[in-house]
Amino acid sequence: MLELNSVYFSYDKDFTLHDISFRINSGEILGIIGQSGCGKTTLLKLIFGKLDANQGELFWHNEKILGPSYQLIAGKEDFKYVTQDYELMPYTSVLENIIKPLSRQHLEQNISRARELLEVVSLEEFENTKVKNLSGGQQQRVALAKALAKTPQLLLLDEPFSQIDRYFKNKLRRKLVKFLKSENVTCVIATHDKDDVLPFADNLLVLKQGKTVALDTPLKLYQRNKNPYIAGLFGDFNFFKIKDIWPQSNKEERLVVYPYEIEIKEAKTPEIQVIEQYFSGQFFKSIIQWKSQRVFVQTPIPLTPKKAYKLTFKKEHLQKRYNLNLEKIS
Ligand SMILES: Nc1ncnc2c1ncn2[C@@H]1O[C@H](COP(=O)(O)OP(=O)(O)OP(=O)(O)O)[C@@H](O)[C@H]1O
Repeated sequence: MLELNSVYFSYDKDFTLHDISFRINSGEILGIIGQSGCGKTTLLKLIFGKLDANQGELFWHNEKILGPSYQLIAGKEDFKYVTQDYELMPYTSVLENIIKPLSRQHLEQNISRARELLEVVSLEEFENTKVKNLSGGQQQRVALAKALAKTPQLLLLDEPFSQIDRYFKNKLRRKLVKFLKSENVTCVIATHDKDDVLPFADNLLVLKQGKTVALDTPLKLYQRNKNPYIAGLFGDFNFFKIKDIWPQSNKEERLVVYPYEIEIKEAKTPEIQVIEQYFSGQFFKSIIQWKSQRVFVQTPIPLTPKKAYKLTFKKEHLQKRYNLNLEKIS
């Protein structure tokens, strides 16, 4: 189990991390998500023992994690930290890089382990290629495979899929998580990409300016969220007053409303005005003017200036999502 108790850290005078506490059980995946500069990498470095906490304590299976003031080599033997500079040997082959952390005995076993990992990161055909001849995304995948060669108990990943194209990204995420679960590896993933963690993390820690905004399951954070900062990490969203959605209510309280929770229907007289519209693959994304507000919506077909439209909310959906009691609203 990884446990942080009220950890504070500062590079200079101001705290970069304030009062961070959480626990992760063995084999669980924690996603750390937040805007650039919120302290994700700093938190990974503290967990790895590369930095000294100013206050608070960190434990791995009840043993204190010490920083550089107390030990020469960062981290514990069973920890692996994959940073954003992959730390590979450029002039040696992919296979040699992956087996480097393994003992020199049992060469055949090592090669078979490396091939198993090459399959996880979809680089089977590159085993004899020198690392310097790989693309940035391929090198990132080698770094992941190398970190897993000697199964770590705790794996720390910093933006692990940032260089990888969309085609491989989804496949890699799925294969990697399956592998981590099969080997019971505890994992902390720092990212600003919701798709790295929403489908896979057991819990998400949301950071803002070094402070914890939320710690919960991805489903609860997405569905029960009323915080616009969190919603912004998940994509475009709207922030309506309850009375805008249910005119019979006089509630000023605001709800996060995702574009898919709004419907645009044809009308006799126009109630909205299309300001901007983009094709985004599965649907068209638009910014519209509705009453005094700009609203993000998505539609399966483009909105045309010749037609009149109105906006309706998927009210039952919102009511259920927020556990709202309509009688109490009005
Ligand atoms: N070595 C350092 N010395 C001083 N300040 C630093 C140092 N490293 C990071 N910082 C500052 O600490 C804050 C947190 O940085 P950190 O790299 O942890 O954020 P992050 O959430 O990982 O950002 P990103 O998503 O852009 O990688 C930032 O304001 C950054 O400028």
